Amino acid sequence: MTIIIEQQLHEFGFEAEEKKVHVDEKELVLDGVFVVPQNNSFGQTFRDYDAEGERQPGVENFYRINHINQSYDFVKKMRKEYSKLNRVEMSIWECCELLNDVVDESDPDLDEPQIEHLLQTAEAIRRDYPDEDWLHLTGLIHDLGKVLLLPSFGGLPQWAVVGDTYPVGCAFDESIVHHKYFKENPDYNNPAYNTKYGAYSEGCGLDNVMMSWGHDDYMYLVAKENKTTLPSAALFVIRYHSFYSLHRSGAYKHVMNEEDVENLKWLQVFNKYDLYSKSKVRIDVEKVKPYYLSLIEKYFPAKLKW
Ligand SMILES: O[C@H]1[C@H](O)[C@@H](O)[C@H](O)[C@@H](O)[C@H]1O
Ligand SMILES: [Fe+2]
Ligand SMILES: [Fe+2]
Repeated sequence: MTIIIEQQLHEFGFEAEEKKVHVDEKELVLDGVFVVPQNNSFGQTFRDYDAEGERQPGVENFYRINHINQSYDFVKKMRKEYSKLNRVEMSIWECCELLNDVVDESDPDLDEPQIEHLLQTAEAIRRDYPDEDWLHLTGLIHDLGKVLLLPSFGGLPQWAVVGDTYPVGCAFDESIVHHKYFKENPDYNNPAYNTKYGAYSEGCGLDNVMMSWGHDDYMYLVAKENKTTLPSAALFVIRYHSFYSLHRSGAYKHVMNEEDVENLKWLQVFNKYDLYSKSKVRIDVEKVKPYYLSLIEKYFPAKLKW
């Protein structure tokens, strides 16, 4: 069993580092070609926000500060500011390289530099969906918005960049990670924003709903404003990939429209790779780089405004 997995990983550019990809058959759920592991690299189940371990206190503290500060007014201000795209000019690949210096404090499953995660996601999708090149590129770029943490992009704090996202302007759903900390959010007691619909209406479409500010909405803005030719499903995946209360728990369906329902199917496919490809297995960057450069050229201008 282990041998087959190592061969597959190798064929697709994964460098099977010593015994790090050595997985016990009993720990595996086989799902299509992609092997969905049951445990993260810390030996815990994925997205277990209460499991005791070295990352738990930091992650919980991250969500406390995030939930207190992500208010309707804050998000409005950030969207306006970052829609200007007046900070940096660079290519998609240059941006990928910047993620070498970024570690995500909200993530209980990963403490590697983010570039590893981008390539692991993209390559895992490529193996199972060889013909959907747009989805490979979506995997590569979905977390690029994390550059907001870097000084030239405003050096935002972690709580304004990473972590799960959720709508602001209506009641915070109970399925959101560490929901209890919303009690200190200024919108929590505001009757304009604390009901089921709040500022929105039934079936108004997610495009009309403001999401907590972070790397997802920022990268969506960057891709759209720089006139990517990626399909609308790709933009949807980028924009809502951290919206776990929707794509995992099924909350907020009442504000979705028909197009959202269609696009959600691709987001659910994508999420499997985004979440479960997180591991200590390294990708050989130089080996896969020409392929991704060709996709970038197909779907993006050479330089983008950020
Ligand atoms: O990239 C982020 C990050 O890894 C977070 O920990 C997770 O909560 C988000 O949903 C995800 O998009
Ligand atoms: Fe993300
Ligand atoms: Fe990701």
